[in-house]
Amino acid sequence: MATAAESKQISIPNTKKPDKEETKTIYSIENFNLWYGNDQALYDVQMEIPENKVTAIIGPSGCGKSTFIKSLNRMVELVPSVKMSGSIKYKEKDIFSPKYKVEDLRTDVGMVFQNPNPFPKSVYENIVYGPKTHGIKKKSVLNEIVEKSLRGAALWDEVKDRLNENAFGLSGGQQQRLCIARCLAIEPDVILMDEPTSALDPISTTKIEKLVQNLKQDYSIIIVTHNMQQAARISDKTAFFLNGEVMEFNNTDKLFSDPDDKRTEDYITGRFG
Ligand SMILES: Nc1ncnc2c1ncn2[C@@H]1O[C@H](COP(=O)(O)OP(=O)(O)OP(=O)(O)O)[C@@H](O)[C@H]1O
Repeated sequence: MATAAESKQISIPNTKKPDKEETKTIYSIENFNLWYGNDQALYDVQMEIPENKVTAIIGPSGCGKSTFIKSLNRMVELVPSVKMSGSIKYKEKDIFSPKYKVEDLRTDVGMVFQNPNPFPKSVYENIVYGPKTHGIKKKSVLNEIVEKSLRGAALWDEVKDRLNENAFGLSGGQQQRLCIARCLAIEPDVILMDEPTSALDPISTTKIEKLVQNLKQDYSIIIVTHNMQQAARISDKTAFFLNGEVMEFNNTDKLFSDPDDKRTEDYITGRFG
């Protein structure tokens, strides 16, 4: 019988290096449940998310992917009816503890959204906005941050002569990399990405995918994607969500070639979703 990957022809690149040392955990999630009003959206989520790796979250529409990722930086609480139970620890700190201020959590954990959302300001001002709110005023330091962040987001060469132009003049793919640069400027440890390429053309998508793979040397990346090929190409670990539950959380190679759960196999081979 053909394996799941063969029947769907999901190609699994064989370029991932074996782990040299034991991987550390960046997020430890235990029995996490979430409700919008009376409707439960997440059920008993248990996951240990590794540091300096790319973790992909896949699953059909409405299965709780965005809700989960937005729980990790407590953005989900912007919805007033949200209730939660269970535990989420970031580097062993309880993210819901009053001792861990939500602003500090969001400095440690940056986020990039589905649609590029630069501020209606210059490229330069987009990058320095976060550092300035953290009290950095010296022009030479801000200049350094701008160059470093734009280089980190593989955008410097394209915009170094356009730093004072409005960010809305950039292409969609450039705007998304600007949003990644804006996120890097506050020096997070984790970058959450909620379908960052779904509004982009294939060339821009490839650039962001390459960027994600480079960024994992310095950051832990958690990415929601509808695109299973993308998850297979760029992630080390993949979580398959279904109806608010984690059906399978596994090494990406394993999940796409020899899944442990029949429902994962059905999903990745296109039998539903
Ligand atoms: N603000 C909200 N208020 C009430 N219910 C919500 C809200 N946001 C999401 N939900 C519900 O929570 C469930 C999970 O939604 P969520 O957006 O997390 O899924 P998803 O897997 O990210 O979906 P998609 O792939 O379509 O973006 C759905 O039933 C959705 O209707």
